[in-house]
Amino acid sequence: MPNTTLPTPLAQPLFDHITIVGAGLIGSSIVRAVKQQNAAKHITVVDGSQQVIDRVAALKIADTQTTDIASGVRDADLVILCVPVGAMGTVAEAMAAHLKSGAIVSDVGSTKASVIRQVAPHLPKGVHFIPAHPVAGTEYSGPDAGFSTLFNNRWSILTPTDGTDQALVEKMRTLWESFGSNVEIMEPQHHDLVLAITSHVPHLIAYNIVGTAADLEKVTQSEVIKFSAGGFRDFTRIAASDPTMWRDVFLNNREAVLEMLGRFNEDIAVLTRAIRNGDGDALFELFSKTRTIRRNIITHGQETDEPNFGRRQ
Ligand SMILES: NC(=O)c1ccc[n+]([C@@H]2O[C@H](COP(=O)([O-])OP(=O)(O)OC[C@H]3O[C@@H](n4cnc5c(N)ncnc54)[C@H](O)[C@@H]3O)[C@@H](O)[C@H]2O)c1
Ligand SMILES: O=C(O)C(=O)C[C@]1(C(=O)O)C=C[C@@H](O)C=C1
Repeated sequence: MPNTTLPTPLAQPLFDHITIVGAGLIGSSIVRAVKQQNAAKHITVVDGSQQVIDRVAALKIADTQTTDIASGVRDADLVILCVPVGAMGTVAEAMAAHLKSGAIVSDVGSTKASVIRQVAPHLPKGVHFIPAHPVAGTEYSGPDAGFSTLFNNRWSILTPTDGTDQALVEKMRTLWESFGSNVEIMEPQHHDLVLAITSHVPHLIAYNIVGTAADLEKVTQSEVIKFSAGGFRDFTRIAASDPTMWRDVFLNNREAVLEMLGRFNEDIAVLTRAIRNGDGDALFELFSKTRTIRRNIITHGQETDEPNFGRRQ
């Protein structure tokens, strides 16, 4: 059975007031985890969409909710930006003048260097910026898709910039650990390179393979659906991920994705040649190596062999 039990809730709240900007899958999961783990005395949700705010109110997951960013961030000790990475700069600019001195600003963006470039210039002196990225998600979006155990047994990466108050970095580590995450500190550029190959390029491959299959003249729609029980079905799950989020990821991690795509294209050319030449040994050698990698992930990593581990479906 997958372990979806969260750590023991905090004896004392870490923050008086947390504000989450963007109450989609990730934002609403944080709201739920904060409540469940007693991480804040008060939690506010800000979202640009009135429809989302109405839904958050109906779900009763936050203490207060508003579309007005100024009043939403005014009393917060911690503000976490959970909007698509392309919207981070606009949100930072809109909230900057209303932040409390001494507040921490964080985010959950899937890319880090670009988010830091967009957000940091807007933040007033006396506000601390500690970017973050929980490496956990699903193909679903919106406030109904969130759940409190999303980050449990998953990595969360912090990418603080030089000179950040270490005590505050440790406070953010404690917050993510209270959600069950394992926390790692990384340089933003290194994060972007690692995530390009482990997350961004795999999503591009999934979008591409599903698009190619759908375009094939000879493969009728019904055949694509009928025979999608195997490997292709796993690709369709990933290819169902939010188009806005992923458009922004590729526009904001361009260099690292292009570098990894270059490597990928070289390797696929080698595989293509092996198939054309009937080089079974080359194929067998690669497939054996990748099988070992998967088995190592299961033995030492945070995965289980169960499909959809840790996800609410
Ligand atoms: N989905 C994942 O698997 C995943 C995993 C880790 C990190 N992330 C990152 O988390 C962030 C949010 O992703 P999500 O999947 O929760 O998205 P989502 O689409 O579920 O939610 C985004 C929310 O942000 C709101 N929003 C958008 N622009 C806004 C603005 N300018 N002002 C206020 N609100 C605004 C939307 O109304 C929506 O409610 C992204 O930066 C993404 O890269 C996503
Ligand atoms: O499992 C999924 O659905 C995901 O795509 C999650 C996933 C990933 O690629 O691992 C996607 C984007 C994030 O920034 C972090 C996690």
